[in-house]
Amino acid sequence: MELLDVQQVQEVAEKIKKQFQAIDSVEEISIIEAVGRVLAHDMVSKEDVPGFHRSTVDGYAVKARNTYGSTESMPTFFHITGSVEMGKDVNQTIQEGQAMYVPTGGMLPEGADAVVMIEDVEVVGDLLNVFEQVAPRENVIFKGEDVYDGEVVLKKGHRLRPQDLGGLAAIGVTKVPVYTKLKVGLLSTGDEIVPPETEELLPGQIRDINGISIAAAVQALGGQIIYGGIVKDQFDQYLSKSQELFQQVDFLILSGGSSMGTKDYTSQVMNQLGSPGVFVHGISIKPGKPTIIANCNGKPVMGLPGHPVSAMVLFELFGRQIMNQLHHVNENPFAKQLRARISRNIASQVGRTDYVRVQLEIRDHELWANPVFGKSGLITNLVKSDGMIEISQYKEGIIAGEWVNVILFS
Ligand SMILES: Nc1nc2c(c(=O)[nH]1)N[C@H]1C(S)=C(S)[C@@H](COP(=O)(O)OP(=O)(O)OC[C@H]3O[C@@H](n4cnc5c(N)ncnc54)[C@H](O)[C@@H]3O)O[C@H]1N2
Ligand code: MOO
Repeated sequence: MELLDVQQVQEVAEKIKKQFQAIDSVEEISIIEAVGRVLAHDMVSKEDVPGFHRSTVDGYAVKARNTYGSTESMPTFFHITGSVEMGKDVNQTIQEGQAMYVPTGGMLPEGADAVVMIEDVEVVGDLLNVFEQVAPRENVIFKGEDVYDGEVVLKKGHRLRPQDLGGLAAIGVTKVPVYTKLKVGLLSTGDEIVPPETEELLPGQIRDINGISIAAAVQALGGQIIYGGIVKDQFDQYLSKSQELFQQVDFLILSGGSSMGTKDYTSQVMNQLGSPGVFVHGISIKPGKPTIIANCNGKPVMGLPGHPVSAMVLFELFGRQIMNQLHHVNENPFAKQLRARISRNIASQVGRTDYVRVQLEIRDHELWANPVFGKSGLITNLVKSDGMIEISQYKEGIIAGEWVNVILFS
């Protein structure tokens, strides 16, 4: 009898860290198509943003100290010396007791250090009554306040989000160096698996779920998926199809055939793809215990369990780690987590790490995580979930009402 030699989650993560090198291939692309891509260099601003002091309101630019003591009943008087035009330079300087009209976003004249909102003034010809005092810097964005000349705006390894691209546009960077998309191969195995477009299923057949869900998870992380289709539980066909795909990709994922059944060939196939071969076969985790990870001539190959929930959870935990590692990604794991209270007791086994799917709900102004229990063969358990929680290997479970970290599904 063959048995799995299970390893702890942390041990597996450490081993992955040591096994695989990041890939250095870089290309330059337009910021318009760069969302989700990973920066290959630090991005440094060559200028101040904004390049001039700007008003944040429609109002009058003044010296703040001239407004001190102004109230509704005791306004201060100013002389209006002109208006600032949007997008134009201002040639005047504000002297003591002077004010200039400035629209929102307009340039602050020299000598002014604050803007009084138009709601707080009354204009009488070229005289201005100010009813509210302002502090220096009030209602103004100062030159270089957003970004200063020489500032590192984004760091190498950062995955670009829409706001980051806005930040690059602000400093005039329209082309960015990014790591070339990782090529990730995916193969589904199983005599019973048929393409999702199969209209009428024959007895015993099921549609390929992992070929779609894992491909989408790879793409969501910025990878380019090369889908090899479905192979039968037949060793030679499985091996030759895997070898063909392996040559074309940076990371190969095989779905199914990971446990110890008579037709579970995945670990044998992996050991034929390169050396040193399989270094994880079995993780002390639920779901996903029979997961396999191999290093085949320096290239990662992952064997995901066939059950669709297990496949997605294990991809989220270790497929993501492998992709981020190959792709130089610096990810803040806490950006994907939030705290909630668990609504039910959940028992767990000491020595095993459990991942329980949860649905989030606001109750009495607090965020609650409701466990979505169910077998790992049921994809809709994941469809109904917003994220998952981890129950550490050291715990016998969690008690209703406890605060937990929810890892959000993206
Ligand atoms: N005797 C034992 N049997 C099993 C064990 C065990 O320890 N001892 N582990 C169980 C666990 S846990 C899991 S998870 C599965 C892992 O199975 P495999 O990775 O070997 O995958 P298959 O046997 O090929 O399939 C399992 C299950 O998943 C369905 N499947 C497979 N691929 C897909 C796909 N692309 N889309 C949708 N569904 C898929 C398949 O039809 C099976 O129902 O093993 C347990 N057994
Ligand atoms: O771990 Mo399996 O992944 O329970 O279904």
